[in-house]
Amino acid sequence: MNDGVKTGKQQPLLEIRNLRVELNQARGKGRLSVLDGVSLSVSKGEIVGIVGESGCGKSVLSLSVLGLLPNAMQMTEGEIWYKGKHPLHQLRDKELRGFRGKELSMVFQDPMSSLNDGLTVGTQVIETFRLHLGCSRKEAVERTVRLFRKVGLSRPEALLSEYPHQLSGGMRQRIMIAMAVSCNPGLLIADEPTTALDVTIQAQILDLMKKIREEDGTSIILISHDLGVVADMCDRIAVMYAGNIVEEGTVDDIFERPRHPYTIGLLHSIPTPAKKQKALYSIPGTVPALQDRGTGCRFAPRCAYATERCTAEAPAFLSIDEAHRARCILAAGEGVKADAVS
Ligand SMILES: Nc1ncnc2c1ncn2[C@@H]1O[C@H](COP(=O)(O)OP(=O)(O)OP(=O)(O)O)[C@@H](O)[C@H]1O
Repeated sequence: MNDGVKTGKQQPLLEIRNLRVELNQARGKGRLSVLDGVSLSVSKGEIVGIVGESGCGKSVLSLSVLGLLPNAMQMTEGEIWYKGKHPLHQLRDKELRGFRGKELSMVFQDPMSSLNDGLTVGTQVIETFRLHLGCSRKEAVERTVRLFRKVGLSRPEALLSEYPHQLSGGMRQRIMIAMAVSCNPGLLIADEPTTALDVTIQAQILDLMKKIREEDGTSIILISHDLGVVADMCDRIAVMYAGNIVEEGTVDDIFERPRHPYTIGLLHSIPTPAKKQKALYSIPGTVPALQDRGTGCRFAPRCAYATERCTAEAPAFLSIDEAHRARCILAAGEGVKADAVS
């Protein structure tokens, strides 16, 4: 587990406050809440993991930061501050475009969604430098070769004239990371960056992201289904469920002292060699659809500990200690016993 950057009291690099995002339904059927009052901060040089099952809102949260929400969605409440002085929630498209690539960057699961297969990788990275830094072609080529070397690509000069489809998945992911960090962004958002890669290449790409944080002080939001990956990479973890953060803490808080039954369920679902002989645990039920979220605790229908109170009222986000919070009425006091869920 990572004991790298400590969470301090300094001005966060990114601060999301009470963010609400809604989806406009077709044919004037009204709006559905997608994110429901999400608050999260990221300090300089910190790696924050966001975990949760499919459909919990992890991608919508990161797209909100980048100002890239789908047309049918809009922020209806909340604020997103960058370096304490840039209100990203208020910036116009043109201003946000200036931030993207330069200050805020994103790496996706599928490199081909960001790379243009009709252009050589050299041209694509060189053009990024020219566009954002305004440098000459010669300087942009030199920077690209240096960057390719930095992200672990061998024979960088030859690579300049190759097309994405000529490269392996791992090499394409390195190129995409190279493009994302080319202008030294303050924040890199990586959405399932290694899911499509085999295990060895996965480890290399994760090591590359750690190196970028260490050498350049880049903050990283790492979205992942894989709790093993976030345990290894992150300083803090936010667990999302049905449009809310339901638990947040340091890696040790989440893995050693989890308080929310959902987090505990996710931890029990991690495959380990010891569990090989047994059927793998999975949390019963599924994440509710946007229209089925109800008024009480959204996890209550799947929770072995739910009481009438849980279905009647939405739980507050309780502070357990300095960095550790959980959105569960049982999180106070002793909380749920982590071994009780399996
Ligand atoms: N373009 C869209 N139009 C309509 N609904 C959407 C759109 N994108 C996402 N949603 C809905 O918003 C909710 C949150 O989706 P989101 O993609 O953020 O989840 P996620 O946690 O990132 O899931 P995954 O791990 O599968 O990527 C889901 O209910 C999803 O169906």
